[in-house]
Amino acid sequence: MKTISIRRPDDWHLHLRDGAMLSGVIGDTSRHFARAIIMPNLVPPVVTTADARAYQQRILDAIPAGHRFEPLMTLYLTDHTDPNDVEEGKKSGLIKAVKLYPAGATTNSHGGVRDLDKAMPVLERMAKVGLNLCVHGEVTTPEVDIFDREAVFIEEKLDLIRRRIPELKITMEHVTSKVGVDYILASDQNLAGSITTHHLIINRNAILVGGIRPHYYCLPIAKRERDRQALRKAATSGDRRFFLGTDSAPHVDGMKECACGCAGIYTSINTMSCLAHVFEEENALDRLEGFTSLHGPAWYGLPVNDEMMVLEKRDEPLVYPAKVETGAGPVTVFDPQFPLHWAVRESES
Ligand SMILES: NC(=O)N[C@@H](CC(=O)O)C(=O)O
Ligand SMILES: [Zn+2]
Ligand SMILES: [Zn+2]
Repeated sequence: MKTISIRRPDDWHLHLRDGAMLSGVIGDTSRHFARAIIMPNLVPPVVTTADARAYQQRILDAIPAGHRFEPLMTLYLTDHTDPNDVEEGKKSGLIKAVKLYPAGATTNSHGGVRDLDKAMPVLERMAKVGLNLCVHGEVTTPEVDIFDREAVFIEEKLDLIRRRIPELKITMEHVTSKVGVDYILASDQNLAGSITTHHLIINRNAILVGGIRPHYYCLPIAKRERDRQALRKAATSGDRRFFLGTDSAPHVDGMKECACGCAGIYTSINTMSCLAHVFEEENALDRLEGFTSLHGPAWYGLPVNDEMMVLEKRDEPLVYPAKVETGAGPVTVFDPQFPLHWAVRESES
């Protein structure tokens, strides 16, 4: 049987939610991933270091027995974020990044940043203390086409932040376009990009061809085939500026399968199998470890994991549930639309 052995992976962009949903989904991440950058877009959001400390405890309490998992906490940037609180959060070791959601850009982002000028003092302090900024890179202007929102954000906002504070380290999260990939490739320093599992697999046809398919709807929205190809190339290139952020974002089925469905795709449970499939297709299995386990820690200044993960290619396709039953309700699992033959070998411990 074909096998590969990699350092245990991390997920550099993850939504765990709270309460019954948190308890229902966390095991799917902690089974495979050692650490994850935890998104702060709860209701209400994780705004202060005290909020993050309380949320971290709720996550730790929800980890299934026998799993080893470290949540890496973030703060949700608002127009009123206090630079001193951010600095204290960083110095205490708790806060690993601050997240910028343009107000209204995505799920639970109405409290996000309206005026970049107001955020500047916080961003300057972050650069000073060496704290990374994670951005949801889409503008929200109604005139801008939803498929162009990432490109316009880069041109009008991201470039401006980078010119005003070149020392600030910025993660362009869930890059979805060739424009985004090229922008990262053209930058000489302090910019990296996370890439999701699903954007390596679907283009926008998955959402719209043959009927509207809400379980492929996420933000930033999947784009053209040429964008997917650019993302595949970047992810499998071995370039250290690109790493995995699954953006696994659970919503109960009732919130997706309705007249105004939520954005988000749930991939925690089958991400490693999907990625091994993609990397094998691209003749880049030897670069999977860099993407999932090495580039992210280097970017965030953290050690790589000591433990290893073995992936094995089985004759029989992997069996995984189509839905995860959580205390909050059922959550549909990402369907890559092809059988998965790569499986994570259960560790003996
Ligand atoms: N990616 C998504 O489509 N949804 C995320 C928010 C986000 O990451 O933009 C969510 O919280 O549901
Ligand atoms: Zn986002
Ligand atoms: Zn997200």
